[in-house]
Amino acid sequence: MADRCTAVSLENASKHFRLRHTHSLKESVVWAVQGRARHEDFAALSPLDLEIRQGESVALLGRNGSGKSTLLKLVAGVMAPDTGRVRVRGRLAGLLEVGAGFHPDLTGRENVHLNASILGMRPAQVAERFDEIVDFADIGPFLDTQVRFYSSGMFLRLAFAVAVHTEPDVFLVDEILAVGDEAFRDKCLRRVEQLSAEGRTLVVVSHDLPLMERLCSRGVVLQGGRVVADAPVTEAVAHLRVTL
Ligand SMILES: Nc1ncnc2c1ncn2[C@@H]1O[C@H](COP(=O)(O)OP(=O)(O)OP(=O)(O)O)[C@@H](O)[C@H]1O
Repeated sequence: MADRCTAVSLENASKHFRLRHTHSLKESVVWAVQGRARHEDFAALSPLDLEIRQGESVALLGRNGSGKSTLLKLVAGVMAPDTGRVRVRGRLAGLLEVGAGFHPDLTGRENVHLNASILGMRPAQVAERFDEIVDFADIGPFLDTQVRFYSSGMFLRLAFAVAVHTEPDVFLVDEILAVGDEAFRDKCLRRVEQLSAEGRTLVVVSHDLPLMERLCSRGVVLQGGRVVADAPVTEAVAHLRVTL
């Protein structure tokens, strides 16, 4: 039951995808004549309940295809659940896909303004924090280049810099830090730890188990779209290692 201290709650939330077996009209007709199903419904997430309290740092763990990113996308609101509901209290920010929310024809500078306002910052706040964001991103002269010419690491730098400066209540991170170089990755991790120390809620997806143990206190293990363990992170990681 969600209460005042709940940051994220999923109640009976599920997500199905339709897997198509045919890719052309001709194939569809042939399969229909043969009486074969042209698609099947596949449960990426079976109905699940999950409550994350304010200030918790939660690792979503599991093998490839277990449903971690789908769950994170439901929390982020970029995907709607097929059943149930998902609620988030407070300001949400994070990184699910490198470059998502950036407009390719705009420069880095323009995208900082665009992205920060999408994430709920007022223009005066953006102006106040602009130099700090740019310092954090550290992309030098590329700030005034259209982001279509950015490398994936540069996208990450700018997107992460904006996201962490929006003072999110709930911060979501998918495997994404993988594309940054080592120095930037360390800087991001320190920043994520700082957000957590400030009492903000973290939900992180990664296969880097030592990193999950460093960043998170709770681990939720998914298997075939179901939660199979929800425990202190070291126990959850141990559970996952046995099943890998
Ligand atoms: N848009 C989609 N359409 C069809 N199937 C999808 C879609 N998105 C995800 N899936 C499927 O749902 C399942 C769960 O995917 P998800 O990306 O959530 O897994 P994951 O645990 O994050 O995996 P990984 O560790 O490989 O990133 C996978 O089988 C995937 O193929």
